[in-house]
Amino acid sequence: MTNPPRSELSPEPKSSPEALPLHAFNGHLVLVGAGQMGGALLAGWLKLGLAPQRVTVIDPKPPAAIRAVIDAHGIALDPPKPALADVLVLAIKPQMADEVMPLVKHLVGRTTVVVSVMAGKTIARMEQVFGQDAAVVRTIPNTPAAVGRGITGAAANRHVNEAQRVLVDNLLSAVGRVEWLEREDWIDVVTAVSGSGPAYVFLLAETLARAGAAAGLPEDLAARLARATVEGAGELLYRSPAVEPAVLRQNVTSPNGTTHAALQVLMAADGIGPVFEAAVAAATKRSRELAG
Ligand SMILES: NC(=O)C1=CN([C@@H]2O[C@H](COP(=O)(O)OP(=O)(O)OC[C@H]3O[C@@H](n4cnc5c(N)ncnc54)[C@H](O)[C@@H]3O)[C@@H](O)[C@H]2O)C=CC1
Ligand SMILES: O=C(O)[C@@H]1CCC=N1
Repeated sequence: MTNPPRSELSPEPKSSPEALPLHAFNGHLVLVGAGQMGGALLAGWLKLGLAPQRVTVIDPKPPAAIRAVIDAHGIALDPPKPALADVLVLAIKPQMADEVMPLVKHLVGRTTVVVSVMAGKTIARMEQVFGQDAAVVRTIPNTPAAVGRGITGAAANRHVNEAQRVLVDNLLSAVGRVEWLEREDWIDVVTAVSGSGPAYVFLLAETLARAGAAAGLPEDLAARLARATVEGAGELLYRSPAVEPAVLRQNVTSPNGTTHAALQVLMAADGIGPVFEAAVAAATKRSRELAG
């Protein structure tokens, strides 16, 4: 049972974000909500050369770390009269959307593309607010965007033209990979799998640490072991793009060894398979509820 030889590991993601022409963007990007997700996007755009004077942020109370980025780059924050947006990114909580969207509607013109990262909020709902012919892209990123390793599912309405689609692709690719979806309704499941997914992985690190402590290790040692294991396994998966996760799993599993014993529990009929199906179903259902 062996891991892929080091020479077969990929040192880089397939597409290099450095190649994205964000420095060439000469329009106006308005970011509404610069919290976890909006802030991660903003940091990614700036890192790839988006000119700070091209950006306006609307947020009454961005977190301190993001406020520092905004101030350091001299980005306009809550100006009294922002200019019309070429790209309007909505990164507020879905529960606030109905209150906030009408307040920024005047920034949306004939050539604006509206990009939502909000869970649940449908394209139809955004068309109601911004106009039936508004160009809208509904997306769902995830928090590894903060380290340029996110993945975003995106669905566009028929008013999004090719140039807007390329621009949005570049903006989203600044923080990781992008999957364009044929069907908007897949987004609720995408939200459940990759949008919320990092939480499941962090929970795994927490749970594995607790299990190690319960089996007799000092808590801090168990926490370090679990954390390094999740970090390392993620990196191995990342750098083995041609190897299926199941093969990486089999590489750990000696016949009748310790991993085999653990996997018999985890992969039993009442193991994590059904638990994950139920979790993804619950998150999908919640995403659909947030549409309302
Ligand atoms: N956190 C995550 O893992 C992911 C979040 N999302 C979506 O991203 C959106 C934002 O979520 P987070 O960044 O986690 O939330 P957050 O709470 O970190 O950020 C929301 C931001 O909106 C700001 N805000 C509040 N009122 C506002 C107003 N009237 N105008 C402008 N900004 C206002 C807040 O000050 C805050 O900075 C949500 O719709 C969520 O569904 C999508 C994928 C993953
Ligand atoms: O929990 C949420 O609703 C947001 C959407 C995906 C991740 N966080």
